[in-house]
Amino acid sequence: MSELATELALIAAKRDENDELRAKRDEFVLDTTVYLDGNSLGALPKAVPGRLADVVAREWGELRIRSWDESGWWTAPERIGDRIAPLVGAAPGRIVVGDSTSVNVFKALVAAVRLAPDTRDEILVDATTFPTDGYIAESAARMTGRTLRAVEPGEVASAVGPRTAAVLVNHVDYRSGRLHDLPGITAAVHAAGALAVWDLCHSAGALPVGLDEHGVDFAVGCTYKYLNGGPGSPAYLYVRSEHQASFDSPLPGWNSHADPFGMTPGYAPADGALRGRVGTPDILSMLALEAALGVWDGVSIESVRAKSLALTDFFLECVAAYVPEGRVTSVTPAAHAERGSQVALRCSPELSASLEQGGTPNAGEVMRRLIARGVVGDFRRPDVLRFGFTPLYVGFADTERAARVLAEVLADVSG
Ligand SMILES: Cc1ncc(COP(=O)(O)O)c(C=O)c1O
Ligand SMILES: Nc1c(O)cccc1C(=O)C[C@H](N)C(=O)O
Repeated sequence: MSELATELALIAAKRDENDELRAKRDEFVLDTTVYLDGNSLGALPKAVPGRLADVVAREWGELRIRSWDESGWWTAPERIGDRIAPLVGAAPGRIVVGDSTSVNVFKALVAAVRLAPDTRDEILVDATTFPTDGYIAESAARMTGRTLRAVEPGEVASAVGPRTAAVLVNHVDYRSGRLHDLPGITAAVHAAGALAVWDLCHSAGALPVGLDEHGVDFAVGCTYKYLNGGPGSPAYLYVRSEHQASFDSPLPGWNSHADPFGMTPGYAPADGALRGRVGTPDILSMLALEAALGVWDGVSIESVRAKSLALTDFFLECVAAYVPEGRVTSVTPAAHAERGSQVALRCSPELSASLEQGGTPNAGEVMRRLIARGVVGDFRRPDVLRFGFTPLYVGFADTERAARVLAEVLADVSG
């Protein structure tokens, strides 16, 4: 190791020693890999396999149908919603778990538009959005007879106006890791008389959100990233308390009926956020998520945020120290107020040229080599390397190693 690397490794070791979340890592199944892809699929909490085995063998295998009541299956969507609530600043009764984020974007956006007067004939959508939100917003606009206008999140405050029914924004940009101003944008949307719908996929479990505090109207998010619920774990829907009585879901299934077992032909909605339920919940995934949420016991989201910022700062510092200038450029804002929990590095065009192998995208090749050397991030076309930092199980030594291996890989590929 170079002198510089020895120095940075010592700093990392000291920070790991002083890390109040350090013991949390032992609650996950991990190996020697530096896992920086928890912003796509969180690592497996150790409590999950045993709990799932019990759900399958005893609750399903032995109790069978009785488990809907006796094992609490029927009420799992609301119960697990209440478990997620403190992590996103919501009181109990405001969140229901189920379906995918995509489906919940549809429910939330259509419900928001239905709460707005007919004279408000446009929907604004984040121009940098994760694609599914954009596709669904386009369909929601067609269904509700509104026009859709894409605007940069930073422009929402000036774009929103008397014609706007609802605005759909991502809290953290999936590609750049930019954190958008949820309090400020929500306030601007409200000042214009419109409703704000937020996608929390890349913020929930990584930083404080403050849904109730900031008066967010609807919010959705997935649970397989920083909440570690597992592949395809169910998403959630938040409904502000003031809207619960008038919340008109575009997907009124029997699970959100006031009397589901009445099996009546007419629909009468249940009270509260559980009106966001649709059909039979995905119990195995849902109960895996519930077990996974146990890792949050005794953890404050503020301490997670503090560590997340310290990790991403340290990663940027190590990259600056190890990687010759110009090879990569961070597209993640340096300002803490504008940074989520990931660092996205754009590979230089020169590197692109040197790695152009039969059309293989260069940054993709860099990421393949990183993964082969035990540093797992991901790649987003055309040239972005994404590194997600999950404070519950990523440490400072991992962070230093990731930057060092990145520099080695970049040196190899640049010749
Ligand atoms: C910001 C954002 N919204 C929505 C989604 C899509 O969620 P799902 O595929 O679970 O519907 C993702 C990730 O896949 C995402 O990152
Ligand atoms: N949901 C995913 C999947 O089913 C396969 C691969 C990746 C994902 C993701 O979550 C992608 C992620 N939302 C992103 O920010 O790019």
